[in-house]
Amino acid sequence: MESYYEKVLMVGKRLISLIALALNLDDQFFEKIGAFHSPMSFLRLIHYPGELSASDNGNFGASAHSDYGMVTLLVTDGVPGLQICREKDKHPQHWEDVHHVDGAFIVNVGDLLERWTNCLFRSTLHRVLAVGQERYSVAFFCDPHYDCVVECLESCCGETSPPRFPPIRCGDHLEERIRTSYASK
Ligand SMILES: O=C(O)CCC(=O)C(=O)O
Ligand SMILES: [Fe+2]
Repeated sequence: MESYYEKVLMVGKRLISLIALALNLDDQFFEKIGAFHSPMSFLRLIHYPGELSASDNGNFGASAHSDYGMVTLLVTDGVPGLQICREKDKHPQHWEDVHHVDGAFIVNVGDLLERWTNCLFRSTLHRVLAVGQERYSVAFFCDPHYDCVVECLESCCGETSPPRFPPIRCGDHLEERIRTSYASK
């Protein structure tokens, strides 16, 4: 498990350095601001039981949400259920199945990257339907260092697109998101 964590963290860092290049930044930008110095990244091993139960909250193994951090690298066993909504502000929402590709990660953009990029990268709204079939997944949440300050990148704002979010410390954001998601249950 530790070796998987180390390897998937390397993939996450590489992906973030490519995202930095796409944002006209130095590929080591996030490394240099200390995002990966003792990151709060973690793995979650998830088992969805095959039987539908009252706790499925209707028909959901996981109800609609976006992940809190930078990016999530997800591996599943191929059992369907995961869906995304591309245009999360549009109503009614349109949900699409995410098809399994052997040997590939599913990458979800997280809320911190949305804040950093002033919504140029939107965080992925997703959910897992309970399909009455047992399902396993492993999610790697690539989250920066607790004290890393997330503020609109210069390349993502201008006169016509001012920053939409105030700067926030990564740890404060994650704690607030965890608090509000558990308070609403
Ligand atoms: O199990 C999945 O496919 C997704 C899990 C998920 O969205 C999460 O743990 O945040
Ligand atoms: Fe998620």
